[in-house]
Amino acid sequence: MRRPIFSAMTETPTVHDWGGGRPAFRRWLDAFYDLVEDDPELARLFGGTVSAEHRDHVTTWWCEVMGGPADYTAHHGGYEHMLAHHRGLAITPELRLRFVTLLSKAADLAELPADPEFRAALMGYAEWGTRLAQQNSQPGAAVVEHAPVPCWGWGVAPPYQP
Ligand code: HEM
Repeated sequence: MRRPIFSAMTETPTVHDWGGGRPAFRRWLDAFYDLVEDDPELARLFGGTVSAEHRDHVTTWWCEVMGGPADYTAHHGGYEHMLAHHRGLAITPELRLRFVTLLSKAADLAELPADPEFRAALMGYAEWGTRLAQQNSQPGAAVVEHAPVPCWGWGVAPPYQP
């Protein structure tokens, strides 16, 4: 039988808070980009290595999406800036799959919470976001030019409570 992590949960936490907040997301994305650097084809897209600045910006993005502070919108140019970084990259289906698989692998390496609800929420966005990134990265793609930074939640499976 699954046991509750909190016996009396008054309010559903954000995915960001449940995951451990910014330090946990940074630890995860550091583990992820280390794996990317070991994959020559993926690493090539980033110029061989993934800078600390890039890791920091992407952490800010993920934290905002998962219900943390809206700092990517406030300080990093929001959706439009993220979109601009992916345009023209021509991400192949194979590279997308490797990217999303490494995100899942890195979540284990970084010891993010392993409960199915958290991992499903995290990887649900990873699957959605990588598919959009792949589409938007194709030369001549019809992209959505303006949008808010997405806000992801628990979907149909919030943290388990008996
Ligand atoms: C959930 C999916 C994804 C998210 C949330 C995401 C997020 C981001 C963000 C926020 C940036 C801009 C960082 C900044 O502000 O400096 C960025 C850049 C970049 N992303 Fe993604 N990304 C995703 C999928 C992908 C995929 C599938 C690939 C390739 C396989 C990719 C390759 C890149 C590259 C190469 C850059 C940097 C491009 C440059 O330096 O101009 N991303 N990503």
